[in-house]
Amino acid sequence: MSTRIAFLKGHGTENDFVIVPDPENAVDLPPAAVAALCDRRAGIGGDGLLHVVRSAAHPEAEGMAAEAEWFMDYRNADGSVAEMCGNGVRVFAHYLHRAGHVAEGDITVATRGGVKPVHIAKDGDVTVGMGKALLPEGEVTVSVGERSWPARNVNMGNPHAVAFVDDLAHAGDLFTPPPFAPASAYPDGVNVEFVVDRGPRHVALRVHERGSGETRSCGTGACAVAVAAARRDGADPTVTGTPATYTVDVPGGRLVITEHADGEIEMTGPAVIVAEGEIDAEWLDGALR
Ligand SMILES: N[C@@H](CCC[C@H](N)C(=O)O)C(=O)O
Repeated sequence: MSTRIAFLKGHGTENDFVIVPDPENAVDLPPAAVAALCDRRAGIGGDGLLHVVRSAAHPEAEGMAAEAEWFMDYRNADGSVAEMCGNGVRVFAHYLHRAGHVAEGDITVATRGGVKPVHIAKDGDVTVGMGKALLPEGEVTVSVGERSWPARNVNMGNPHAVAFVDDLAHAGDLFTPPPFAPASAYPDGVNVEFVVDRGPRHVALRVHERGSGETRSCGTGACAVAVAAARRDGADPTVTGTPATYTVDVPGGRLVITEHADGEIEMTGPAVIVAEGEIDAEWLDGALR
């Protein structure tokens, strides 16, 4: 009889994840296994994978164990590792609560981008302290077909290029990563957001994610967009002392982002678990051959 590995499927504003609870870090998840699990036809399907591990049991997180019991070992759909996933943290926290590992209210989650404070509200929404945005200097351009736009370089732990466009349809089918220049701006690749205005402090985006393709939401991307929009609108809470809140519509729902006077960014949105089951380890072994 083959060993079975537990999994759940969840999403945050339709940024969807395969969740693999593995407190003692006993499940081997090389990139090919992650890609097989995230495959939408031959696997379970997801934009990424959330490997749920006790911080003390993971070499990349043991240094954070005193501050956060649980480590979000996040992977993109192609098996690559990313520094941070904003929607992933909300879904991760929701899973921890559903599994009885944490109570409602304030918790912390260890990520490759550091320890994140999280608030699990009674209404099911989850708020994540995303840290501060870095805004590297320098011109960046992104293009799709014949069109190109200047983009704002925003780092939310992971890299983003934010382009304000006239029409989200101008982003095209996003089947391939939008080219950017200069190459030196993003040596490890980039997540690209295309943004239009919807109203005062209200924008909408489409995103092409590094390692996942076009997704229906990106939490770090929504934060990058909120900061880029605020600077474009002449709002810098770290200068004025007045927090700036932006509503960011994504194809899969809505996120609310506040940048505070100290530069700390909070993101609020839903988190949903839709299914749980077992992965056949024999199938997974076969997918690796
Ligand atoms: N969907 C995520 C971002 C996931 C990581 C990204 N694809 C990268 O490679 O940086 C989010 O909600 O932030």
